[in-house]
Amino acid sequence: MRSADRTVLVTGGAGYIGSHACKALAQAGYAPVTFDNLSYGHQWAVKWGPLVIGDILDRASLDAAIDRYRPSAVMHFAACAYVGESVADPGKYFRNNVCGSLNIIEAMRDHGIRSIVFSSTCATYGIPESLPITEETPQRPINPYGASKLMVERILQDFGTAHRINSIALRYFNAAGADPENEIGEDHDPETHLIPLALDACSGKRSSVTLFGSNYDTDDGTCVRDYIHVSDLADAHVKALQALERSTGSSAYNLGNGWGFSVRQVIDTVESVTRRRVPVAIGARRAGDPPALISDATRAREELLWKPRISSLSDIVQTAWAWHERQQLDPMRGHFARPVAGSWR
Ligand SMILES: NC(=O)c1ccc[n+]([C@@H]2O[C@H](COP(=O)([O-])OP(=O)(O)OC[C@H]3O[C@@H](n4cnc5c(N)ncnc54)[C@H](O)[C@@H]3O)[C@@H](O)[C@H]2O)c1
Ligand SMILES: O=c1ccn([C@@H]2O[C@H](COP(=O)(O)OP(=O)(O)O[C@H]3O[C@H](CO)[C@H](O)[C@H](O)[C@H]3O)[C@@H](O)[C@H]2O)c(=O)[nH]1
Repeated sequence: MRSADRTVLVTGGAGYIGSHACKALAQAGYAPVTFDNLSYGHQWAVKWGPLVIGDILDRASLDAAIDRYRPSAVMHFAACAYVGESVADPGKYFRNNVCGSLNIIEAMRDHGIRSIVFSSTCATYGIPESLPITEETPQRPINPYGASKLMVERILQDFGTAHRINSIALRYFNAAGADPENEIGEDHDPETHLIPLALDACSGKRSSVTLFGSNYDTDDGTCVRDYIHVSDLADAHVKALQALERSTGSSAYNLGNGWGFSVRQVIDTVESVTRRRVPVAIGARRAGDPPALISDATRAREELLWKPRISSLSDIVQTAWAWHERQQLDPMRGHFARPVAGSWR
């Protein structure tokens, strides 16, 4: 493959999962080009290729980036991704996640780009009738965030039929942890995810973490989720891209470890990894939260030959803790040291 064919446009590459994917792409010999409006992402997280500051809602800036870098494939992470916020402000989610994705997919059609790996989510399944969740589990989202992602999956299928755009939708369960080499990690503002909030609480950065509901129909009454390491997600993206180089069509894969942990179990794990107490407050349920989501990722293991490497929750939390500690010592992450050349913007 010529090097020009290895250029990948990574929307949302300045964000949490997208930046880890850029690292994995670079390590696999691809050339990631990040396209991000920095609404949630960070310039310091773009370390493995150029950053184009642009908005997926702005078709002209997408066209300009594609004309300039001529990517042969797209990895599409850019989205709003807060379940609770999507219930309160659905318009924001449908506009950014659906209209933004449609812009990208139409730009691909118009520029002759045939391959896309799309960030979907287990939130498309809603409240499943049985666990674990396979790709055949009916998709009935219970919040606008999950609904917006399901709509994009449908758009991808229809563009596959009409315009021969080949796609893989990766339905992640709960992304967690940080780059094991501690170069990048999770840094959301506001932070809403359980593990970084618990780490903030045990280190005194926050007074406590609120447990959203203690009366669910689960073993200890708190919500159960399947936590998957962010670098394992990144690796799955590279494998999905490679699969698109050999095959056509639209497909979808679950990405999770296949084990469920309750909110209380996550907090216990944070306490044992950090050897510090996590102050906990009991709060009301958060709108849009299903009680339990656990993956069956057999299809990704068999067809993409994907195998998670950091699969124990303690190890996942350990990498998040190392990143948390680094952030305390080095709040600017020192990564501005690498110049972003004018020609990269
Ligand atoms: N974090 C999880 O547990 C999880 C689980 C399942 C799916 N996902 C999906 O994975 C993707 C990445 O999630 P994340 O946790 O890294 O989120 P993130 O907020 O860290 O990253 C998203 C990135 O997209 C950018 N972005 C948002 N809207 C944009 C726009 N209009 N134009 C250009 N850039 C824009 C943001 O600036 C940010 O850098 C999202 O699509 C999310 O829905 C995340
Ligand atoms: O302060 C908090 C934060 C979270 N939780 C609970 O912890 C669990 C995990 O919550 P996160 O906010 O960390 O993650 P979500 O499950 O809400 O969402 C993540 O996974 C989803 C799929 O399940 C989506 O894809 C979404 O993008 C991604 O952020 C949930 O049961 C939530 O109710 C709390 O109890 N207290």
